[in-house]
Amino acid sequence: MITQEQLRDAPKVLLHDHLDGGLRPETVLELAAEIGHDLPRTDAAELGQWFVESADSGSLERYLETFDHTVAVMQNAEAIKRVASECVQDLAADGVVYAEIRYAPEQHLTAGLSLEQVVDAVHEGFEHGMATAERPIVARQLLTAMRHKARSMEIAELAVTYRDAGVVGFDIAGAEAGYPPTRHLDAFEYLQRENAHFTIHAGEAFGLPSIWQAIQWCGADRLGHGVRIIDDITYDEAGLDGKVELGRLAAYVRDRRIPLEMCPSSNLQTGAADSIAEHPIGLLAKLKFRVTVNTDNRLMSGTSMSRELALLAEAFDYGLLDFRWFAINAMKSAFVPFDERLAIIDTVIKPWYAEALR
Ligand SMILES: O=c1[nH]cnc2c1ncn2[C@@H]1O[C@H](CO)[C@@H](O)[C@H]1O
Ligand SMILES: [Zn+2]
Repeated sequence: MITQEQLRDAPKVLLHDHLDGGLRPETVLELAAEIGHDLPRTDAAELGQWFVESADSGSLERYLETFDHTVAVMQNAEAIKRVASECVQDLAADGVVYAEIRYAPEQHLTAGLSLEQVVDAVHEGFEHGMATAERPIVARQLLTAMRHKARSMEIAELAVTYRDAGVVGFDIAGAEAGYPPTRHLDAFEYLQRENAHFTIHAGEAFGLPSIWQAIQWCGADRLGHGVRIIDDITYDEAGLDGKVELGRLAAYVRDRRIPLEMCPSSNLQTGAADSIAEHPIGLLAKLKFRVTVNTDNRLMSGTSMSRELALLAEAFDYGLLDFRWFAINAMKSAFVPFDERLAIIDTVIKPWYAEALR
């Protein structure tokens, strides 16, 4: 059995975590007080509980409504810097050694900041967080465009402008049904011409067509969630040990080693999965898809990387070898340059596991 300490100490790699979904409840309270924003609760513990319960809605659309409050308190540079720094500190304290943290710059302009000022504020916050964290961590930004809005090209350009200043990729997020990735095809084509990296939230609240578009039309390097790829896999009800057949799309995703950024707890809340034990990650990992484990929104799910791993360990009987596989899968799939990925695998992840597995 793995202990809580081991779970926390194990070097973890996080590719899918929203900056505006990971604030400390106390920080939300303090920032809201500074700007006179009304919150549904006035006590930190109760507010944390409120976020989890409200996000526990069974629908992605209602889950996303809770972000109104976190986005509202992240409208000035000081607030954004603080949130960014605390995010990195919290991840490091949980044993995350490499993190790509995403947010939508276009959502932080209501008090007059420019897109560039938002990215700069996050950058400063991350630098501060890395310098003050209790353990070493590398934190990088992904810039998200909201899929129901029309600023994706602008945000893609912003990501390219800042590619050597802490931004390693691009993403689209928000309600999936009704807003297919091809709506933003110009942005994705631009990024490909620029040799830039991007991931797309797909196959979370909508099925295979969304995943197919993200990969075959848009050219996504990775899939945010991608849980519905399970719909292209046939397996007998007897469970994971029986005969399994992959459809063309599922086979493509596995053959090309397209990383799946899976977020188990978040999926339970939005209704994308019924329980951890029934979550497609079990079968997908078994079939050796390029599976990674992520938090999505730590505040809304009341979770952390070590908690997600603990839940999976309980449901699927995972141990250190599985966690090592998840960490290496994720590090291989990161958007930082290959030599930087390799350095973290060889000098941080592998040595820790070698020692722990002795
Ligand atoms: O799981 C998700 N699916 C789709 N969109 C999401 C998810 N989590 C957060 N966001 C959206 O991404 C924005 C930028 O971080 C958030 O404000 C939220 O609206
Ligand atoms: Zn997400």
